[in-house]
Amino acid sequence: MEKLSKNNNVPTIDLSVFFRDGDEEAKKAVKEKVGRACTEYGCFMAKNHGISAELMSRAMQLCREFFDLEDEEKLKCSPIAAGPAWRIPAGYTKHPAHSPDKNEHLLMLAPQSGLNVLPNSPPGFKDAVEELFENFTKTGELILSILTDYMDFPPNFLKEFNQDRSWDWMNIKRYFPATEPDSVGISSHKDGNAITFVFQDDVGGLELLKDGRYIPIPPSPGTLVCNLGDIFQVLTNEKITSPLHRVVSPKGSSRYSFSFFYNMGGDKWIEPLPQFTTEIGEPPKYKGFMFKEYQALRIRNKTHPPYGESVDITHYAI
Ligand SMILES: O=C(O)CCC(=O)C(=O)O
Ligand SMILES: [Fe+2]
Repeated sequence: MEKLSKNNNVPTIDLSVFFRDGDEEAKKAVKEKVGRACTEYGCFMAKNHGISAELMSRAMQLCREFFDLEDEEKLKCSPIAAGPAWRIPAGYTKHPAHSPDKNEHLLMLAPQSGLNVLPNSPPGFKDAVEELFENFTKTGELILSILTDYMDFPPNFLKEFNQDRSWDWMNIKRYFPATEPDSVGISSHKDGNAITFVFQDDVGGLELLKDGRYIPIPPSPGTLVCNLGDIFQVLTNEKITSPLHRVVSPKGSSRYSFSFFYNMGGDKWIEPLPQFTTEIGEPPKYKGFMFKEYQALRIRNKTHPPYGESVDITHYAI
């Protein structure tokens, strides 16, 4: 079988075929590539994913302008309410000094939620991030449909399983320049959701653990990093594993990124599916849990002492 990528790098996959009619053979081949990347890396980079280059560069430019504002201005977007136990509150937060992670971020929920605290300045910022949010949602749906076919689920299985869009969020971040050689922008972690899309600027620093070593996920204009989260690891009983990844602090300049978290309905029960367990005689590797219960556990240790000691999916391992 042809290697997915040279040098063990995360493969880049062109999704343009899904935006035209017909060409079923080509679609099948791309689905195969996506599925293999997800099983081998838990991650791939997507080109021609349906989000316009114009929107991406406009949003990135406005994101820089937002974070360049004085703290006083940014703090006007501080979270209004503490938010529920399962979610980091919407709004602007700078990581406290004791945090190992050196970044500041603006967390955003669905535009229709009425829960966002978005700035009026720079002009156009709010419209751009709302448009980006809606676009990421569509990309999420596309990846679910690709994985449904690759995994041989009944048509629309994943779409129906993950139909509640009110739990998605987007985190817009600025990573501060490194102050010491091994400064951490975001410490090593796995994402606890279904799929994360990362759109990074040209600075670099995102790394993924593969076969015991961190490999860089280099920036590439217009490309989205698609990272599978713990939900897929549990549902597939580890046929797909969510990759450990981190961001090394940039040298000399700030780094900006958008991470969109395609989540699950909070009350959704997550457990290894029969197709990956009983039907093939494999014991389940995880106990079942409710999505919001897992999120609450993950967030608790980020906001309460002992900081940094994060609960991860091994919490439910059998
Ligand atoms: O900023 C990035 O490149 C990735 C951020 C990340 O891993 C996260 O927000 O979970
Ligand atoms: Fe992450």
